[in-house]
Amino acid sequence: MTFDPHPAEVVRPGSHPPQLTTLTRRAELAEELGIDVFCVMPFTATVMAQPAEDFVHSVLVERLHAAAVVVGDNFTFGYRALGNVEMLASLGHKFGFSVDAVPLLTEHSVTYSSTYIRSCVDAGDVKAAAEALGRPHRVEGVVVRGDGRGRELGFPTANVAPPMFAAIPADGVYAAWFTVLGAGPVVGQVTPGERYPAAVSVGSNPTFSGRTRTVEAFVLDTSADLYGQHVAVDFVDRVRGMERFDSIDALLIAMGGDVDKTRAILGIP
Ligand SMILES: Cc1cc2nc3c(=O)[nH]c(=O)nc-3n(C[C@H](O)[C@H](O)[C@H](O)COP(=O)(O)O)c2cc1C
Ligand SMILES: Nc1ncnc2c1ncn2[C@@H]1O[C@H](COP(=O)(O)OP(=O)(O)O)[C@@H](O)[C@H]1O
Repeated sequence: MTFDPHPAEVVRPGSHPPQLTTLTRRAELAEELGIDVFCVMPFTATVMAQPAEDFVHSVLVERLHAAAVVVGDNFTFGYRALGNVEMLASLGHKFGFSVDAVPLLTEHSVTYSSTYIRSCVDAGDVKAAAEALGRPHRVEGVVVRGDGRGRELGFPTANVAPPMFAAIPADGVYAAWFTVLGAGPVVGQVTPGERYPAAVSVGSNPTFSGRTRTVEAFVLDTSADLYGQHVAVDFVDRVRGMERFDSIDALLIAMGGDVDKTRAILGIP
């Protein structure tokens, strides 16, 4: 079961916690784990004001007839987040469901949590984010038109427009996997569902005094019309920071180096 929108969005309106996964992606990941039913609980002002005991009774007992409830051991819920694992366990005793509190994973003395992963993504440390997630951090979106400059430079880049409040890595250049989601069709050498290596730029193209921040993927060794496609960028590692170059030649040399480093990181010839 998951909440939508993010409870923080309702508890502190305007706080916009960067979103690590879209709802659809969360459902896909649950399916990959072998979960048959994925419940989305709308998180409203009414739910926010509901005391923890009422939530357990109305949602877990009356609606879901829960037999076993599994949560992270730092789980809190209900009005003012006063409900915790202890309370859940005692209510479970009363209503007849078991409670399994799973300890959070700790590696290299860091406890993995969505707050920690958001801070990694925000700092551009997508490698640490991937380690904590157990998969690369994904940014999804539709490919939109940019300034039409990439092709002239010899590096066409698919400009990905992510959903509002998506967690975007810090400005910089990254090695990533690029996938066209959905069935396509795609005109060109890209097959939907297959992943392709990509050198990805996040930033406002300071060399060209750009204003808007974009996520742009140069997909290696291929050519396709990607406009309008719904795509995913899986961030594997950071290559370098975003730079303002004095000449286009200097930018092109740097991009060539980025492509070489991307190949090395992704382990492709
Ligand atoms: C691997 C890679 C590295 C890039 N590095 C920089 C950079 O350091 N500075 C910069 O101003 N733009 C950088 N860019 C962005 C290019 O300026 C941008 O792709 C180009 O202006 C094309 O923009 P368009 O897609 O809007 O036509 C990079 C792009 C790629 C693909
Ligand atoms: N290898 C490739 N990687 C990324 N985009 C490509 C590639 N080959 C062709 N394209 C197409 O070129 C477009 C990007 O070209 P570009 O000149 O940068 O235009 P724009 O500024 O509109 O993004 C992409 O949206 C895609 O349709």
